[in-house]
Amino acid sequence: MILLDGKKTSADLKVEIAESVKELKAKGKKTPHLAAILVGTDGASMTYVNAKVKACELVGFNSTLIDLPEETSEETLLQEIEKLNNNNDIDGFIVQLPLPKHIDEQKVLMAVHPDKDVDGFHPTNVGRMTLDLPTFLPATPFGILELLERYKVETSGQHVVVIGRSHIVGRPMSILMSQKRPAGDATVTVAHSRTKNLKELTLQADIVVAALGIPEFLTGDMVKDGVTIIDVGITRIDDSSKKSGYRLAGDVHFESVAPKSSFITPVPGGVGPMTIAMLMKNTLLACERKS
Ligand SMILES: Nc1nc(=O)c2c([nH]1)NC[C@@H]1CN(c3ccc(C(=O)N[C@@H](CCC(=O)O)C(=O)O)cc3)C=[N+]21
Repeated sequence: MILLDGKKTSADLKVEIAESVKELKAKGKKTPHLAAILVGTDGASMTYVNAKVKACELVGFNSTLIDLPEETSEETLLQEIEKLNNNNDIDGFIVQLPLPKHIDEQKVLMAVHPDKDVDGFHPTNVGRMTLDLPTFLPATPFGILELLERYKVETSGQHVVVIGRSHIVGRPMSILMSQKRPAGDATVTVAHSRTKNLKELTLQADIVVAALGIPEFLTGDMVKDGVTIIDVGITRIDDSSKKSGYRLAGDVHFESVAPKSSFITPVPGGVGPMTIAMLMKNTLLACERKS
């Protein structure tokens, strides 16, 4: 069993990105600048956004955090987005999800200028991804491709079962891995909450991407020996024995699945840190594309 170490790989990536930033600066080019809009004070969202700001500092980017109260109107949020669209110093920005219920998420994502959409969530960029044109790949699927590639996990001709069809992970992952590309060329099955006989499918999988958001859902009896496991889930579970008051659980029951795996991502320290590193990579790209 080999751990797909997202913590180490993301650290390597950030060193590479920091090198590129130094080169840009040496050439007299501008410093990459990422902005993030956070609406409300959800604990997990604040953790992730703070991690993004910290990553910016580490690689030498400028960063701006726009903190809006929970009760912010859709109109005000759209105005903030327009300001970032028009601010020449900002190379890319993200609107942290989920948004409060009174805000139309699709409307917000469509307001972000595609050239600054480093999350890759705008319909234009989703279309470009689907057509295999240059774009910003969504950070979590991008990070998974990068991990598979760096660990030389064979994907060509392999059967990948993606569990989950979300717009930010399951759906793009299924599209990307079926494409002719590094970490692609796979045969992909997308499973979801309506899938019948899921275990029958996962038992046939060479690679399982668990992205359904149910803690410890995938158990050892559901996979074959030698499987590769990508665990995208990350749920906070109350645990009074921890200083933070919670522990993190993935969508995979690690204890029973790991012994049957050839490669597996841990939670924490797997897909999560890769997501942040790829957001940095997209921001660097956005900055380079401009100049
Ligand atoms: N517009 C937008 N873009 C996103 O990319 C986005 C988002 N909204 N909303 C939420 C999800 C989730 N996400 C994570 C990022 C880092 C970790 C991460 O670094 N996790 C650490 C643990 C962090 C902890 O202690 O909770 C780990 O897995 O090791 C996890 C999850 C980005 N997302």
